[in-house]
Amino acid sequence: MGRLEGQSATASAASTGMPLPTPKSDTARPGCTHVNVADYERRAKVVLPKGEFDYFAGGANDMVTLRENRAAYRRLRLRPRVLRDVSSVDTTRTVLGERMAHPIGISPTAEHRAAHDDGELATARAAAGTCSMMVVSSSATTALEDVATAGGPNMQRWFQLSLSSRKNRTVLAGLVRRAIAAGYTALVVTVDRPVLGRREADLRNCYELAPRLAEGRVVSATGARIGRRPDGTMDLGQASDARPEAGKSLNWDDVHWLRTICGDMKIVVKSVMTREAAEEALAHGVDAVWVSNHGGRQLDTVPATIEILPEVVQAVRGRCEIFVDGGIRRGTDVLKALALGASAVFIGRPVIWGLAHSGEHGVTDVINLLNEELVQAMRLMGCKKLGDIERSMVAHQSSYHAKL
Ligand SMILES: Cc1cc2nc3c(=O)[nH]c(=O)nc-3n(C[C@H](O)[C@H](O)[C@H](O)COP(=O)(O)O)c2cc1C
Ligand SMILES: CC(C)CC(=O)C(=O)O
Repeated sequence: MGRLEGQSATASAASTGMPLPTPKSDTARPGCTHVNVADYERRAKVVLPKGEFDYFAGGANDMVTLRENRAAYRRLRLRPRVLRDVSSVDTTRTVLGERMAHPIGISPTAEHRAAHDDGELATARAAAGTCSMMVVSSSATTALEDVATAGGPNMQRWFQLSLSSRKNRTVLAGLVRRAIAAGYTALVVTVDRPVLGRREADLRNCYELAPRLAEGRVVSATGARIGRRPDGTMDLGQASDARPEAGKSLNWDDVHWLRTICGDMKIVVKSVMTREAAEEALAHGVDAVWVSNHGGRQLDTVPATIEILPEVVQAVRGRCEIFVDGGIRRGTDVLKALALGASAVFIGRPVIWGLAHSGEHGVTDVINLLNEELVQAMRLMGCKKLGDIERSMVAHQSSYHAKL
C-alpha cells in the first residue's frame, strides 16, 4: 500500500510540537495489494478458520443492524468547501483531557489471539506505533498488565468493563484496581450486554474459543466464555467466575459506584443508543458517552450508530464528550461522524482483519490507511484541522432526491 501524497496524520501531529511517540509505519511496503479495509477483511476470510472468521464478522439474528451500520454512512453525502489552503492538515484533538494524534481509536474487541498468535500484544504495539488510543476488552485473551507493557509507557489506553447481569462488584473492583495500577486512564463501561446477543453463525458453527486461549482469558479478566456446555447446550458467554449478588443485576447505581472506586480514571458509558440513555448517563456523572450498538452483535434492528449520533448530540448539549463506533471503514466515514458531533471514532473489526493479515504490521497498516484516507478527505473537503469539519458538510442523500 502506498502512502498518500503529502503529510500523514501522525506527521502533522508531530509538526504541532506535540510530544508524541514516533509513528512506525509499514504502509510503504512495495507491491502490497491491500489498499482498503475491505481488502483486509477479504484476506482475513481466507486465513482464518471459518468458526473464527464468522465469530469476528458476524452479528445478531438477521444482522439488520450490522448491515445498517455500513449502509447508513453510504446514504450520507459530503458538501465540500473549495479553495482553502490545505497544504498541511492537522488531525490532533484533545479527548477526555488527553492529546490525541488523530481521532481514530481502537474499540474493545474480545479474543485477539483467535485472530493472530500475538493477539492483544500485537494490537498494543501497533496502537503505540500509530499513536492510537487502544481500549482493551475485559474479554481479552491477554492480561491487561501485559497489554500495557507491550504498548509501552506512551500507549494511550483505556480499559473496558461489561456491566452484565452476572458479574458482581467484587470482580469489577478487582479489575478496576488492576487497570489503575497498569496506567489505564479511563474505564469504558459497556451497558448493552446484560446477556449475549444471539449470533446464529456461532451457534451453527458450535464456535468456542480454543481452550488454551480461554485459560488466558480467565487470567486476563472475568472468564466470560462462549461455548458448548458438558450437556451439549450452548453457553452464550456469561461470566463463569462471577456470581451475581443475590437477585440483583448490575444497573445505573453501579456506574455511580464505579466512580467512587476508579480514582482519576474517567468514565465512559459505551452503547448509548437513545437520548434517554444519554440523559441517564449524564445524570450519573459520566465523562463521555459512546454511541455504539456493539457492531450489530447485540439487539438486532436497533438503528445504525451514525443515525443515532445527532439525537445523542442534541440530548447532551455539550455537557460531555461523545464517541461513536460501528461500520467505520473509510476516512470519509470518520469525517462524517466528526461532522455530526463525535469527538472521536473507534474501529472494531478492521483491527481484527489487520491482525489476521500480519499481526502488528497488519493493524499498523489498517490504522495508517484510515488516517491517510481521513487526511485526504479533509483536504478534498477544504478542512485544514478537525475543528474546520462542520455539521453542514454532511447531508442525507434524500435531501438531494427531493430536489430532482
Ligand atoms: C469480535 C468482536 C468482539 C467484541 N468484543 C467486545 C467486548 O469485549 N466489549 C465491548 O464492549 N465490545 C465488544 N465488541 C464491540 C466493539 O467494541 C465495537 O462496538 C464494534 O466492533 C464496532 O463496530 P465495527 O466492528 O463495525 O467497527 C466486539 C465486537 C466484535 C466484532
Ligand atoms: C462475548 C464476549 C466475550 C465478547 C463480545 O462482547 C462480543 O463478542 O461481542
